[in-house]
Amino acid sequence: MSETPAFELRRVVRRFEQAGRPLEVLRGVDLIVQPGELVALVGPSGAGKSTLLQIAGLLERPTAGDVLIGGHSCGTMGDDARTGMRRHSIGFVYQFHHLLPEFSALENVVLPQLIAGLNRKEAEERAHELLAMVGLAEREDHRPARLSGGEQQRVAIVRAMANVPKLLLADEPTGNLDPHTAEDVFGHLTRICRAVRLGALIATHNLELAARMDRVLEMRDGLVVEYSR
Ligand SMILES: Nc1ncnc2c1ncn2[C@@H]1O[C@H](COP(=O)(O)OP(=O)(O)OP(=O)(O)O)[C@@H](O)[C@H]1O
Repeated sequence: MSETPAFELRRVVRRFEQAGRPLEVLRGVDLIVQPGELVALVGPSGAGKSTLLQIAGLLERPTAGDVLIGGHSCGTMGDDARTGMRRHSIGFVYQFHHLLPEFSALENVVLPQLIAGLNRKEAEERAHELLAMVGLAEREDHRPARLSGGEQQRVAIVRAMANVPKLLLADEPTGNLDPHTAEDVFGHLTRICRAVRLGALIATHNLELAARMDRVLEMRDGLVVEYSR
């Protein structure tokens, strides 16, 4: 029996209105990410990568089409159900870490778990474990300001995984880092996704890093196609 995909887009359309004229950014996108599969999304600025991630992350609704997370159709869900699905099943990593500055690295990884209803002891155990996986066991009591840019982003990555999501979405996760640090952070991101068999969709302008993923997709003319040089 084949495995349920981590995530699926079915014929997703997203239309905006710009200067009174319709702009179709996504024109019927089909996309499947399997559990443990790392997929890069590339394409020129304005091609629609962020729009696609917003829809995939249930932050926006498509004009038409459906999003399935772990086999569950989200198209007809109400807002509360979508929020619940987002909280429990999707992890987000952005270009900027968005860590809470007044909390330690550990607390930043514990908090989303408490919000999702886990007890503090379990949440702390998981946070210790995750931070150790990205080499930050010794730094977990530090506030973000005392961490380097790469370390901050490593905390953001494991925070996104704290609630054992089915899908990780990342929008330019290394866009704010120098090439060496970007490489290091990307290494941590891919290694930990593979270790926990988490499906990931990562939008990036960095083709060198994208090429290390299992698949590279390109946004072209409102559709997603296999990337070819
Ligand atoms: N809320 C909105 N209203 C109108 N147009 C929008 C809106 N959001 C995005 N767009 C348009 O949709 C297109 C795709 O934008 P999007 O941000 O998804 O591209 P992108 O590929 O992520 O670009 P970048 O690589 O620069 O982040 C752009 O032409 C943008 O102007």
